[in-house]
Amino acid sequence: MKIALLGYGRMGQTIEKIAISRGHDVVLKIDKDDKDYDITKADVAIDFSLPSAAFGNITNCLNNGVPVVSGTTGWLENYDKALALCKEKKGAFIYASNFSLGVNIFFELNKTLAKMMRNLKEYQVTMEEIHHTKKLDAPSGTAITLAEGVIENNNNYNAWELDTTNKKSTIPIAAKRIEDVPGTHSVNYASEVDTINIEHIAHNRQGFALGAVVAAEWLVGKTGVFSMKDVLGL
Ligand SMILES: NC(=O)C1=CN([C@@H]2O[C@H](COP(=O)(O)OP(=O)(O)OC[C@H]3O[C@@H](n4cnc5c(N)ncnc54)[C@H](OP(=O)(O)O)[C@@H]3O)[C@@H](O)[C@H]2O)C=CC1
Ligand SMILES: O=C(O)C1=N[C@H](C(=O)O)C[C@H](O)C1
Repeated sequence: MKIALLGYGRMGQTIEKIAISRGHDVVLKIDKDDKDYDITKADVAIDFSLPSAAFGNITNCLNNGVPVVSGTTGWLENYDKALALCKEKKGAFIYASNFSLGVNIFFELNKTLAKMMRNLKEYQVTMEEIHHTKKLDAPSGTAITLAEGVIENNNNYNAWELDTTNKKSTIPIAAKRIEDVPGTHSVNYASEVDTINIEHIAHNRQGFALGAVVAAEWLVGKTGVFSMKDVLGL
């Protein structure tokens, strides 16, 4: 497969190594200053760029009939527009706040736990995410997906907020920035007597990158908007 990498930073470079090891060719490596490139050289594009750049990159792919996988976080105010364009152009698109197999299992565990806690009003949920100091967005896309998973499955909660909140129905998400941490997420239900805690710790970026390449392999030849749940059959 011929792959375009839209964003050749920490993730783009990790994805390149995994893509090559799986027999693919990386035909484009695009960063901020690369403007006049021909995206149709690629069979599929993988976007891990910046919150400010992702929607433009996705639009360019869909307008040119190139299937696109995006892992960039912090651009979701434009997500519905990307879906509409994908439908209009009969294109193929996958966004995931986290492409790792482990986190996608953790997402399902989080939903199941949220359902189990529905009637236990003595517990209050909080979330924490820890990432490296170069991360631009907070809270992380993964933490937002986790909060949405709780809201959809537990009617004691209807919103999330960064840092703290004084509303019982709002999930507070603490975002910590510590040098070199690839990504740690925890969901905690605390009562007066105990705490239930589930946690996912990424040891490096390999899991995110492998998931993105597997998603790109899966997407080529399909039409529609998909999620990692579709790719992994969870
Ligand atoms: N979904 C998931 O599984 C994961 C998602 N992420 C997300 O992926 C994104 C990238 O993360 P990371 O690789 O660590 O970040 P980096 O900052 O290392 O890389 C981003 C790259 O995008 C480039 N860029 C800037 N403008 C454009 C543009 N218009 N088109 C294409 N590329 C551009 C930057 O180039 P320059 O340096 O020249 O500005 C930089 O090389 C973040 O949003 C992060 O949250 C990260 C890990 C996993
Ligand atoms: O910026 C990162 O590094 C990461 N971003 C994603 C997010 O915002 O959830 C996924 C992962 O945690 C790493």
